[in-house]
Amino acid sequence: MAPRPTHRNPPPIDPSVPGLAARHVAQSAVATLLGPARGLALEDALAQAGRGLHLELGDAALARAIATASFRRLGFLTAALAERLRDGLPQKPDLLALLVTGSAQILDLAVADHAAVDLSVRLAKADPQLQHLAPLVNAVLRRVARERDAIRAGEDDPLGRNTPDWLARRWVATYGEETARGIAAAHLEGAALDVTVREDAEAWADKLGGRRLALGSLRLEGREAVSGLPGYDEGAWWVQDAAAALPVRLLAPRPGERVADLCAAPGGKTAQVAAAGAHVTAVDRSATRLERLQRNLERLKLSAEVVTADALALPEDNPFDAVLLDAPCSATGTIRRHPDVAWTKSEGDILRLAGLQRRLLDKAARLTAPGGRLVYCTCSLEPEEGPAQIADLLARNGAFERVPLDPERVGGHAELIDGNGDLRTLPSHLGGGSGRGGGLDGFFASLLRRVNA
Ligand SMILES: C[S@@+](CC[C@H](N)C(=O)[O-])C[C@H]1O[C@@H](n2cnc3c(N)ncnc32)[C@H](O)[C@@H]1O
Repeated sequence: MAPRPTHRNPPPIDPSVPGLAARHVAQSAVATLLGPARGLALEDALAQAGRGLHLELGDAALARAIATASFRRLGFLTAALAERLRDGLPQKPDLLALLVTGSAQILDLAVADHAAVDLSVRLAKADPQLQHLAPLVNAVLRRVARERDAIRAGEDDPLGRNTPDWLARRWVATYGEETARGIAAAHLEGAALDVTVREDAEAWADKLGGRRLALGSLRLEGREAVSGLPGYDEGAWWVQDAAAALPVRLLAPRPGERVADLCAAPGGKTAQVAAAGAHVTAVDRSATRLERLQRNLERLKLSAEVVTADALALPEDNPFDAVLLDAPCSATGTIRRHPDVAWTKSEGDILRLAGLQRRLLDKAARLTAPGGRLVYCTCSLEPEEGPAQIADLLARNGAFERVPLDPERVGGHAELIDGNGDLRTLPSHLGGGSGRGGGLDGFFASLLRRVNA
C-alpha cells in the first residue's frame, strides 16, 4: 500500500498572482514525494496538491512540467544547490522542494529568472513554517540564475549523480556500463508522443504530421494537447508508447477469440485486443482505473467485458484462448515519462512486486486453455520482474514452452530480442539518449504456449 502523505494546512495562495498556484502545486507535490510519502506517484501527488485550487488547464500543465523537470534532474539540481548552501541541503522537504522546483524553472524550463525567483520567494513568505527562510530562498535562487553556465558545465555522467546508486549498480550489472549510461542519458531526454492507430496508419501519419515506426506505432514530434489533435474525438488512435504496444502484437489476438487481459487499466492493451476483433475480458482490481478504461473504450468505440476483481481470485473453470498479464511492477522502464520513479522506488519494492508477479503468473497460466497463448510483460528494467519470472515459471510448470520471437514481429529490430527470444526494449533503443529524440519505454515481454493440459 502506498504510504499516506502527511497533511498540514496549505498556505494561502493569492489567486491574483499569475502562476503562483501552479508553483505551489508543483512544490507541494515534490515535497510530498521527497518526504514521508515516497511511494506515491507524482500524478497522484499533483492531484492531491491541486485539490480545491481549480487550476486552469495551462496552470495544471505548468505544475506538472515543473515537478517533472525537478525529478528528471534531481541529482544534478540537488548537487548544484548543496554547493551553494552553507549548511548543505535542507532536511525539510518543503524547503528542499521550493529550492529544487525554483532551480528546475531557472535551469531547465523556459521561465524568466525573475518570475522563478519571485514566485518561489512569495511561496516561502506565504508559508508560516518557511517565512523566515524567504531571504535564503531569494539568495540561493538568484545565485543559481547567475551561475547557470557554470552549473550546466558541471553536469557530469548521468549515470553518476542523476541516477540513484542502487539503480545504477543494477543496470550496470544487468546491461553493462555502456548501455546503463545510454539508459540514464535517455532519461534526461524525456519521451516522444507515440500513438497506436486502429487502421490506415499511413493516412494518419500524414494528418498528424507523425512518423511511422517499423514497430507499428506513429511517433509525433509536437507537444500539443492530445485532445485537440485530428482523430482524437472520433477515436481513430490512442496514446501508447511504441514499446507498450508490442506485447499485444506478440499475443496476436484473432477475431472471435476469448482473451483475458488480467491487469487491464487504463486499457491501452485492452483497446488493441478489442480492435483486433477478439472478445476481451478486462480485469483490474482498481475501480477508479477501470473507469478510465471505460471512458477510453467509449471514445474508441470499442467494447470489452470489464471486471473489477483481484485477478488472483478469478474462477478457473472457463480458460481463455489467450491471456495477457501486464503485471504491476516497479515501472523503472518508464523513467523517461515518470522521472519520479527513479527517486521514489526502492529495491524492496522490486522484491515485493516480484512475489506478486509470480503469483499472478501462476494464475495466468491456470487461466490459459490447452494450446492457448500467454504473454507476460512488465514495464520494468529489472531482471527479477522480467526474465527471472519466465525462467522460474518454465522450471516449475512443464505445461508451457516459450515461443522465441522472430525479429519480423518487432519490425525487424533484432536488437529488441534477448538471448532467450524474449522482448527486451530499453530507453536507449532507437537512438534514445543520443540527443535525436529517439528511445522506447523499457518493456520485457515473453510469449508462451500451453503445450500440455
Ligand atoms: C501496468 S498496469 C496495467 C496497464 C494496462 N495493461 C495498460 O496497458 O493500460 C498494472 C495494473 O494492474 C492492476 N493490478 C495490480 N494488482 C492486481 C491484481 N491482483 N488483480 C488485478 N489487477 C491488479 C493495477 O490496478 C494496474 O492498473
